[in-house]
Amino acid sequence: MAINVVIAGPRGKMGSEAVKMVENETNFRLVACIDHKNNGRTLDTIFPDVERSIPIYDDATKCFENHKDADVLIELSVPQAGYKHTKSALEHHVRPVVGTTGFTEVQLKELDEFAQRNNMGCMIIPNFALGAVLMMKFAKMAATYFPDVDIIEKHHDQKLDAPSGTAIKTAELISENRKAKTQGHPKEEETIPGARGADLDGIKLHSVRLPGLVAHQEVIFGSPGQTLTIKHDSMDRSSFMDGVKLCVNKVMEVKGLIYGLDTIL
Ligand SMILES: NC(=O)C1=CN([C@@H]2O[C@H](COP(=O)(O)OP(=O)(O)OC[C@H]3O[C@@H](n4cnc5c(N)ncnc54)[C@H](OP(=O)(O)O)[C@@H]3O)[C@@H](O)[C@H]2O)C=CC1
Ligand SMILES: O=C(O)C1=N[C@H](C(=O)O)C[C@H](O)C1
Repeated sequence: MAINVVIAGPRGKMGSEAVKMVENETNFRLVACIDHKNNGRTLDTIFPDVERSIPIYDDATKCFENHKDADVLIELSVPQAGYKHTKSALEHHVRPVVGTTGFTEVQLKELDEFAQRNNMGCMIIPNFALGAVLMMKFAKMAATYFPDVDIIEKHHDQKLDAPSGTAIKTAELISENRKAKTQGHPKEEETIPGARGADLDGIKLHSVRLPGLVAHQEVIFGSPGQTLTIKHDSMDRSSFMDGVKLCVNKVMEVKGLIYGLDTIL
């Protein structure tokens, strides 16, 4: 049986890739989209290659009430709206696969509780690229031996959130294996605030935003006489689509919140 999919943010850089992916997958069926600017239009008026009339809603609740057959929401819009779409999906028994980053800790906790209470699958995936997931796993492994580590993430200059969801998730995974320590000189001072980056559990996160970049991250470990760099680059957003596909299938089977692809790979 086909999995009926709703996409939020279909005109975006990721959303438009997801529309192509879902349309090309024989066991997925795109049933509706959520887009704050195109209520009442159909997707073919935006993407002429889409042959069927797929309705667009500006409101997630309206969308899910009109599409009781929807199984999965692929959420790829912006943090505030994305959170509302995700909550509304869960309220309507639609399983969310969320790529949107920038949710607060409180929002993540609330979605987790909601998904558990309703015994429903919900996947929040900071990075769908399989190479990025491996980078995170390798960084977690290395942290057992190298407690000194900085993370440099580099993205296109249209990105809304900093640090990236990937950098946050990487630091969280590293923290699971890293012996707690304060890095750098105990007396170091920032002469310009922010010079040493953001701090997550004592790990420094540095965010670069430049036109020309897509999505890149380096995790640099240091110890006397050596450094180890684990690096991943997404040169194209097609790199994320295998992960999205995997999650749409997987979210149909799991219960409760899954945060990050590392837990299921
Ligand atoms: N998990 C992963 O692997 C990846 C995650 N991301 C994340 O995915 C999200 C989208 O990224 P990207 O595609 O690059 O961003 P874009 O800005 O290209 O796309 C976002 C889209 O969402 C639309 N949008 C804005 N507000 C709403 C709303 N209220 N309802 C519906 N749609 C809305 C925007 O429309 P308009 O511009 O007209 O306002 C735009 O079309 C980001 O949070 C990003 O961090 C990105 C890449 C990979
Ligand atoms: O906004 C992006 O582009 C990306 N966002 C995600 C993040 O915040 O980690 C994933 C990837 O890095 C691309």
